[in-house]
Order: sequence, then C-alpha cells, then structure tokens
Amino acid sequence: MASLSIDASSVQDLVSKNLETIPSRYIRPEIDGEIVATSIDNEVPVIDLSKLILDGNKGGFSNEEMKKLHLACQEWGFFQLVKHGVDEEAMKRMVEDVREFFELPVELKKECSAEIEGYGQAFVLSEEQKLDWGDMLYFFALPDSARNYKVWPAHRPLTFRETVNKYSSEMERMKTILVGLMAKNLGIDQDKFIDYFKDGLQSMRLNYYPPCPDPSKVLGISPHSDATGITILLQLNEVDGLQIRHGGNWVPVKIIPGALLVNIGDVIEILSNGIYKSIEHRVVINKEKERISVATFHEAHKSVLVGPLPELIVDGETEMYRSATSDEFSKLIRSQKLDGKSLLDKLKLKNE
Ligand SMILES: O=C(O)CCC(=O)C(=O)O
Ligand SMILES: [Fe+2]
Repeated sequence: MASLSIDASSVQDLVSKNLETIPSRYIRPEIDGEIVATSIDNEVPVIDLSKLILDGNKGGFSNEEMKKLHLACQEWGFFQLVKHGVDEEAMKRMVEDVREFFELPVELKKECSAEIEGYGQAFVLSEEQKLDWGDMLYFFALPDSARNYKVWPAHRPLTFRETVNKYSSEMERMKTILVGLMAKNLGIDQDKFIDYFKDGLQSMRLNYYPPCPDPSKVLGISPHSDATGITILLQLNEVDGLQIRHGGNWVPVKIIPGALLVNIGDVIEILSNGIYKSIEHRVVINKEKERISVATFHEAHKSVLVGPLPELIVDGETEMYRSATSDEFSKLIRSQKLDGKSLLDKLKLKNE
C-alpha cells in the first residue's frame, strides 16, 4: 500500500527561478469555471470569545453568542474567532519565526525533510498525482514525547523551539476552551469531552504559498476536510486565499486582522454523529503575493475510540459512522492523498 510521504521538492524554489510556464503537474483543469461566492451574506460567522468566557468558562457568558457558535459548527464547520485572548507576543513570534524559516535557502529547509513530518509537499503518493502550489513544514508539536527534533529547523530561526513551545501551549489552552464550549452546546458532559482531547497529539503545518503567474490554473491546497478534532488557523501575513464549501459554492474567507480561524475536523463530526460538520476547504493562489499560514491540528487522545457518542444517539437517531481507533484513523489518513471528504466517506455507515 502506498503511504503518505513528503516530496522534498519546493514550489518556492521553482518560482524563484522565474519560471515562464507552469509545469503540467501543477495545472488543475477541474477548477476552470468553478463558482466562487461573492455575496456579503455569505460570510463565515465571527465569534467573540470574550463573550463566552467572561466568568472563567463557567457562567456569565452570552447565550446569544453560544447560539451563534452552535450554528457556526452545524452549518459552516468554520468560524472566525475574535477577542480570543491568545498571548499577542506568542502570535507575533510565531509570525516572525515562520517567515524567517521560509526565507532560508532551500538547502537548509530541505534538511528538515523526513517521511511523515518535515519540509516539502505533503500527500504525494504517485508520479501522476497533481501537485499543490505550496510548500510546508509539518511536525508534531505536543505532547513533548511526540517531538522529533530532527525535522525541526536546526539553526535558524534561533528561537524556533521557544516560539513553538509558547504558541503550542496557547493553542492547547484555546482547544480546551473551545471543545468545552462545544460540549456545552451539544448538551454533553463538558469535562468528559475535554478529556477526550486532553494530551491528544497536536501537530502544526506551516504553509507557504508562493505567487503564481497564472493563479487560475493552480491550487495551493486541494479540497480536503481536516482529519482531526479541531484546527486553529493563523493566517499569518494577511493574504487571503482560503475558500470553504458552503451551500454548493466556494466561499472565500476574508481575513480579520488578529483573528484566528477555527474549523471542525472529521473526528468531531464523527463524535457528534454529524451534528457538527467537517467542511471541505481549499486554498487559491495570488498572482503577486505569497500567502503564509500556520494550521494547528488537535487530535483526540490516542486511547479514544472515535465513534458517535451514545449520549447523542437519542430519539430514534441512527449512528452515521462506524467507530475507529486512533491507530486505524492514522493508517487511513496516511494511505490517501488529500481528497475531499473521502476519509469520512470511508467511515460512513450506509443507513438507507
Ligand atoms: O492555508 C490555509 O489557509 C489552509 C491550510 C489548511 O487547510 C491545512 O493546512 O489543512
Ligand atoms: Fe485544512
């Protein structure tokens, strides 16, 4: 069976050589003529976290904002998070170090290449497969025991470890708050739900999408849903590009400076028996400007059997997914390229 591997070629390197034609492996005829929504009615919901944790996450929050959050998770699978209280210095350092990493000469970046983690292009399984117009550095950030420092930048940025330590613990804090709020909205035991994600694997994907002379022909990331619990995205240099599937269209996400973008992953879709949606998204490329982002993925703890929660299967509801262990989940993820919602489709039960 083919396995996920990282191809150590670099689009950034390719672009720096002033290419005149786009190599055919990057060209996507399927995106020609696809509809992209423009209406302002079609905007990703914005959630103000300060209205939800006024009183230490226990009470005093705004019911209206809670409803908005619930709807966002049900109908969009995405929301922009403002007034989130993530340490500003931690964010700023992440921005600086990620920029510095991608500015390194390609030889130094390639020193971070490996099998599943590392620098390069993800999910390359065959010679024929179309390639994404972007490079990444992917690594396990938490728990500490999951770290493989061989794929972390060895010299520059000098502060990389320190920066990731701080940022990843801030993301961990955010994850705990968010899954707690989601549990409350789902009417299930908050502590138990928080525990499912406690000490789960946290991985980071630093994405760098160079400009492309003909952006209408390429994609920065192929359409996919995230095979994780939740993802928290920092759109680092404020260049738009992310689009999400909504109502049959691709809806562009307009960056709100300082906001984080949160999305529900496959694991929460399964646990919630489809009440919360893990939505497909993709990245389009800009003609002049690069886009840089940091996605932090939060998985359930490896001991959790991921399946629809019995407390949500009430009143004649049927289970929409079969359960899978985290090992099985990882194997499924690594045996396929990024391809829409195919992981969820594999776990879907045919109830009809
Ligand atoms: O760069 C982005 O906006 C999206 C990144 C993403 O979807 C991912 O890393 O899974
Ligand atoms: Fe994603």
